Amino acid sequence: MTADLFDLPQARPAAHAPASPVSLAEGAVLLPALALPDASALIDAVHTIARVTPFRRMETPGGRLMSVAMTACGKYGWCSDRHGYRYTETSPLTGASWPPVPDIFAAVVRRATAAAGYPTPPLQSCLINRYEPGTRLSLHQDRDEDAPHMPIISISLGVAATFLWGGLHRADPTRRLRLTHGDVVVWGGPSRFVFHGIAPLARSFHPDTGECRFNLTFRQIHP
Ligand SMILES: O=C(O)CCC(=O)C(=O)O
Ligand SMILES: [Fe+2]
Repeated sequence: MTADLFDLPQARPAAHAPASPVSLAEGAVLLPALALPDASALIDAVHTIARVTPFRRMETPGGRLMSVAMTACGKYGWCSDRHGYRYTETSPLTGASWPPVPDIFAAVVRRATAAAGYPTPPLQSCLINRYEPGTRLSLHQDRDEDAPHMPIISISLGVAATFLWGGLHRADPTRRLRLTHGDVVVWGGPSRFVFHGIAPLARSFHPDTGECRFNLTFRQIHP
């Protein structure tokens, strides 16, 4: 008989234990609550950016209005209009350069890429999405960038959402994953072009964002 079993340290209560990374596919990982310690600072920075270059709903090339409102920071901001999807160096709304990527964004991205086993991409672009109840992002690939070797880093803030995670073909089956406040998803390598989206946001309340969800996505645009 050994006492070893009884000498093991007590397991920490689940609420305080750091949740382990969840592999979604080769090259793709969900890092639960990785951004939680910085969530308030991230949200403050989102509001600062939105005061400079406000959230707006853009038109798709097909002439439909996107339900999600967007803004951006970094050297390049993603834009959509009748002429297509592209990255611009100035905001079409203000005519000025996009605001710089705040240091707190860069710090969280560094932690996320390290945890996911990727190098940190140069932070050329951050797209900021604002979801209100009922808004959604239909299944799509992120393919407007010229640097496919770099992963996408996505930070969720506020109201929880259902992330649709598919495969490399539109018709592949999709998994539904709940993304909550502070969760980070990183996808690159063989998963860089996986189809993904956000199901219509359920009406709910988060103390830091009200009925909204914010999502930050970081991408390298040019090699
Ligand atoms: O909101 C999200 O979690 C995903 C955002 C996204 O896929 C995009 O902006 O391209
Ligand atoms: Fe996307």
